[in-house]
Amino acid sequence: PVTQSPVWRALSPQHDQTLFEERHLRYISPLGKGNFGSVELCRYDPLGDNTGELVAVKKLQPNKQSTQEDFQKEVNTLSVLHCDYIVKYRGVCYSMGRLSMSLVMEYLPYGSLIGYLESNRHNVNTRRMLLFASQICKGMEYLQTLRYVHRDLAARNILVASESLVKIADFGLTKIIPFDKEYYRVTQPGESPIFWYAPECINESRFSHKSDIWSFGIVLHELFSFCDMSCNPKRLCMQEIGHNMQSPSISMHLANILKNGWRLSAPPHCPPKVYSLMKQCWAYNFEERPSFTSLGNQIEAIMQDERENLKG
Ligand SMILES: N#CCCn1cc(-c2nc(Nc3ccc(C4CCNCC4)cc3)nc3c2CCN3)cn1
Repeated sequence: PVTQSPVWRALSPQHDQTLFEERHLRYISPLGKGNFGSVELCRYDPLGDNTGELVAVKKLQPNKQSTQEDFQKEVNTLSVLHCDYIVKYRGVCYSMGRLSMSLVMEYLPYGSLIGYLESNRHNVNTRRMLLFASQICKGMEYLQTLRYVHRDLAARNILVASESLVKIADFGLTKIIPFDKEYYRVTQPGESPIFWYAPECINESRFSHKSDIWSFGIVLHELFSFCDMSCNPKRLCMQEIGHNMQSPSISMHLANILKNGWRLSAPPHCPPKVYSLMKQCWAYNFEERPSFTSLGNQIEAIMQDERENLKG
């Protein structure tokens, strides 16, 4: 039937669930800032009776780093990802007035992992952190099957859907690895989160699944530090480098101390087996780093031990 044709669906918002009409998208409050844009809580309320659903809407904030083209790529990336551990794409909203587009996503009520762990540190135990870690691993394993490199895996970009479910978000820096290579070379690094970067990213702007593994190790460290500001990766690295550094040489100094074998120390009360996972992710030579599959299996094994210890 004509109403099922792609053109009809694209042109008639009420039939096509991926096109949101600006006039029904009611702003509620700010949710946060990601790469290239800000995220707001809105209610999509076509009936105008407050029965509409809550959605998270990301608007592009064009600046030197980000363009409409980057944002379109982020939308295209998210729209093809279907995984329980990746934030769901809902659609787009075109505002003709501003000739701009917004990305509409499912709203995750608990916010980012950072805020959640800071305000729930007393009732999040090792088992729950391992559960979150295994979910992030599964999300990254799925991303890898599609040849995507996230490039910004960090606790700030992990969202909490419920007490027992986290999802990977913010695909603003995500790149797809060309079919004939094992890595993606970035030209303009821009505002880089270098304290989450593997050495080859700092030195050669070389990004691969193995550099996402390094960042996963940093996320593990953030998780088991309850995202405590006092021991966040940037702060600990700067302490090691020395605060009196000026920006261009920070990445050079960071690359040096990593080359000399310095790594983040174990978070307080972190189980030794979990710290050993982090150290595996932080192998200087990217070929020695584990895969997300291997990490997932090791995390499940530690969870099993935790279960037995609890019974024991
Ligand atoms: N990733 C990334 C970086 C960009 N970013 C993404 C979101 C986002 N937040 C939520 N939900 C959300 C956020 C904050 C709170 C509270 C926390 C306490 N203080 C007040 C606010 C509550 C719920 N749901 C989303 C998204 C994207 C898709 N669905 C926010 N920032």
